[in-house]
Amino acid sequence: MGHGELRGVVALDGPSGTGKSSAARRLAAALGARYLDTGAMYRAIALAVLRAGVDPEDAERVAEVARAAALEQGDDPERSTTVLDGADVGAEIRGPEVTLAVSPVSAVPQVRELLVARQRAIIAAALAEAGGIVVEGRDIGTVVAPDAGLKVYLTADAQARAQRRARQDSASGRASTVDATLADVRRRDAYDSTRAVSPLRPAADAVELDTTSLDLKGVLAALVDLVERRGLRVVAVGG
Ligand SMILES: Nc1ncnc2c1ncn2[C@@H]1O[C@H](COP(=O)(O)OP(=O)(O)O)[C@@H](O)[C@H]1O
Ligand SMILES: Nc1ccn([C@@H]2O[C@H](COP(=O)(O)OP(=O)(O)O)[C@@H](O)[C@H]2O)c(=O)n1
Repeated sequence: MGHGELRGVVALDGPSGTGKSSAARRLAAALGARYLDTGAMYRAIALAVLRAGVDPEDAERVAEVARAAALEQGDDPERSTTVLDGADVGAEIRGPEVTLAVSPVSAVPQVRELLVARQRAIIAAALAEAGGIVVEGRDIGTVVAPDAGLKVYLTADAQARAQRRARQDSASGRASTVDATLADVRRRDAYDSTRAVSPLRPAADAVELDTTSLDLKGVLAALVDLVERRGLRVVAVGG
């Protein structure tokens, strides 16, 4: 057992731009826990599909690419790495081509089966080594970690989410407008919420947190409060 202050799993789900990655990373760092970005794993498989020249809508071939891909997702909140076939793809998986391809790729049942199994293995190892992990995605509370000690479903107005994402894209040197980003956010919301397997939806026992008018500090404070009220925060005694 490690010395982190978080005990167990915190599941953060919700649509794009609600602040899952930022909040999950900060929460994990604050509590000495591990951090798992499951969206990065789906994005890496989508990148592998594009590199193979496979149509993201061709479920059978997408499943083959997923099985053949060598994917390593790190769980350090200070440095979350995604390595595909030996090379770091952290920047490339945020590009517009991958963003366009990721929803159909992640709707393929065999892709989900494969990645959910990997995610559960990463979570088990993190619990054994560090005691706690914050996991973010679309189906963490419903499918990946249904026994999580705390499940939070983040929401925010689509307009606010598009503004955040567009600002983030231009800060990373990617051209984007709020209108185009809003269209993308709406398209992915619709695709992710209506797919047959593990659609995006809050778990029955999730706490909903609307981040529209909160800054990142406010979101972190709300999450730390929820963790404490669940009794999931322990203050390490001695070594
Ligand atoms: N509450 C917030 N207020 C202002 N900006 C935010 C907030 N939450 C996230 N952001 C910014 O919005 C962008 C998208 O956030 P991110 O955490 O990647 O969202 P998600 O993982 O849900 O898609 C980032 O640039 C982040 O800094
Ligand atoms: N647990 C997850 C995480 C992501 N995904 C898919 O992966 C895509 C990218 O996830 P992400 O979290 O990186 O996306 P953003 O919210 O950061 O834009 C989502 O639009 C979903 O299609 C999923 O199906 N299940």
